[in-house]
Amino acid sequence: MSSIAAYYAGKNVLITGATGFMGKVLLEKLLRSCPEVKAIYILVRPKAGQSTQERTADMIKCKLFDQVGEDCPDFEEKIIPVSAELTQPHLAISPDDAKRLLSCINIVFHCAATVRFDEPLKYALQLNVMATQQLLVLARQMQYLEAFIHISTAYANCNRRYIEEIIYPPPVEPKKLIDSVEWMDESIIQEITPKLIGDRPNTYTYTKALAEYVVQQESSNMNIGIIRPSIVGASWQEPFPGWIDNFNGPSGLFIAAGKGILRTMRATNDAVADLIPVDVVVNLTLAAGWYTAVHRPKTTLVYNCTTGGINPFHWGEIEYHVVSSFKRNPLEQAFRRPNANITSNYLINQYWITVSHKAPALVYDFYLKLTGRKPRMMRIFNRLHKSMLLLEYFSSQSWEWTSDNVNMLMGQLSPEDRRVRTFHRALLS
Ligand SMILES: CCCCCCCCCCCCCCCC(=O)SCCNC(=O)CCNC(=O)[C@H](O)C(C)(C)COP(=O)(O)OP(=O)(O)OC[C@H]1O[C@@H](n2cnc3c(N)ncnc32)[C@H](O)[C@@H]1OP(=O)(O)O
Ligand SMILES: NC(=O)C1=CN([C@@H]2O[C@H](COP(=O)(O)OP(=O)(O)OC[C@H]3O[C@@H](n4cnc5c(N)ncnc54)[C@H](OP(=O)(O)O)[C@@H]3O)[C@@H](O)[C@H]2O)C=CC1
Repeated sequence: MSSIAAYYAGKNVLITGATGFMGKVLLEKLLRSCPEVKAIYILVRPKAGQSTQERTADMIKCKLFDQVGEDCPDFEEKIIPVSAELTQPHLAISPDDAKRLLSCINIVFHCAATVRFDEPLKYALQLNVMATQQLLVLARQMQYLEAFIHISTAYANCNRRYIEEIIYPPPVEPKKLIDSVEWMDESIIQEITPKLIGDRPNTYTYTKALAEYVVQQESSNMNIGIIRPSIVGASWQEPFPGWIDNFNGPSGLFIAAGKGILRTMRATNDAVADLIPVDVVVNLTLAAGWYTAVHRPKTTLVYNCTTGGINPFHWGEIEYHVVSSFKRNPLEQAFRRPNANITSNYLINQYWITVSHKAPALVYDFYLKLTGRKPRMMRIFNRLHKSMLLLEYFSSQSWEWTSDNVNMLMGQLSPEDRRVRTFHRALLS
């Protein structure tokens, strides 16, 4: 058994955000690669009329869990859903559940967050900062806690071009901001948000930066690790290639391009597209949990989980691969044949948006109306243009991240662990 799997044997793990894109992959990899893990507690909120238990039962039926179902048929018994709502006081965890968590949890992986770029600041603060504070309060009381791993983002400090594996001073003292928004009504907060976030593009990166600072300041004597993934894409190898379950980041735009909807996008051809497969991020996250608990670094280690400095890929190449992939494997019910082009020129982009997005949409909606059907293309394009505007910031420039801690962590792995938990070889090949 690899030393990392040996470490997780007999341990009780807590994961927040386990129903999310990364959380699911983390849960699955932990169950499959560390079969001796004792239990994995997952904080799941009731949602859309489904209870915590029902959501969990549904979740583990998805294809992602097929392999672990074959390898460890009793894996479901290790998953213990705990009802929680992270924006509520005490995370809306019942006293009994809290008592149970305090008495047994050894490692915490905090993945839960709102990743929306257009999230109102108050909600983003509640979920990305205040919920993290609440979780730290809980973690500090855990009698057998050995490591607390916080998932941040490589773009938390995207207002800097060169980003080191350190926690930068926050744009504002979190407590002051939280106290202020407490009494302000939404309209005032909305008005001052652009001034508050300053040279960051959205409330997401702003609150993730605040959360890192909170983790550092409120971790008291806990062993903490912070993971900063860049743009997390579909799985590279595990449990099978190509798994993804959302339209976030570039994924939705790739689909829109494959459907022949997206024909133009503002991006810089030679800007680095820092994409990283979700299984590579999860491998690094589990390794960091092991290292933090076993080696107990004196300071909080930050891991820039990025690829641009190791095996750079560019948006111009993305355009080529996305279009050629969908030409080889066409999507069903495509609006047109895929033919997306990226340009850094605003006017050229605006021209193509008019000619190859809006005009066809108007014509097609007119045809739908004539044939007694509900027009829908303009609405789809409006949603697409909103996504594109929010994502352009990330595709029109490059960043440089240091990776000394990631390299150090890789160096600490046994040969067996390097085989099982690829998070470097993949990037070097
Ligand atoms: C050649 C190509 C070049 C590409 C070049 C790309 C450059 C791309 C750089 C990215 C760089 C990220 C860098 C930070 C990476 C992190 O650190 S965080 C993780 C990433 N986070 C994100 O990507 C969040 C971005 N997304 C958002 O903020 C919101 O989705 C948006 C963009 C504001 C859109 O919000 P919205 O209009 O309210 O739409 P939303 O509620 O998201 O979805 C509504 C429905 O439309 C669907 N939908 C949403 N988006 C899409 C879509 N794009 N397509 C289809 N359906 C969609 C949803 O599934 C949903 O369906 P239902 O659930 O209603 O059935
Ligand atoms: N995807 C990416 O490209 C990147 C992601 N990250 C970070 O990784 C982490 C996970 O991201 P990702 O998996 O993409 O995000 P998802 O949006 O897929 O998942 C978010 C998770 O948080 C949970 N959550 C949201 N709100 C609440 C709430 N109020 N109470 C309880 N749980 C809640 C969601 O639960 P529910 O199912 O109930 O909604 C879900 O499990 C985040 O911290 C993000 O910042 C960092 C860099 C890149």
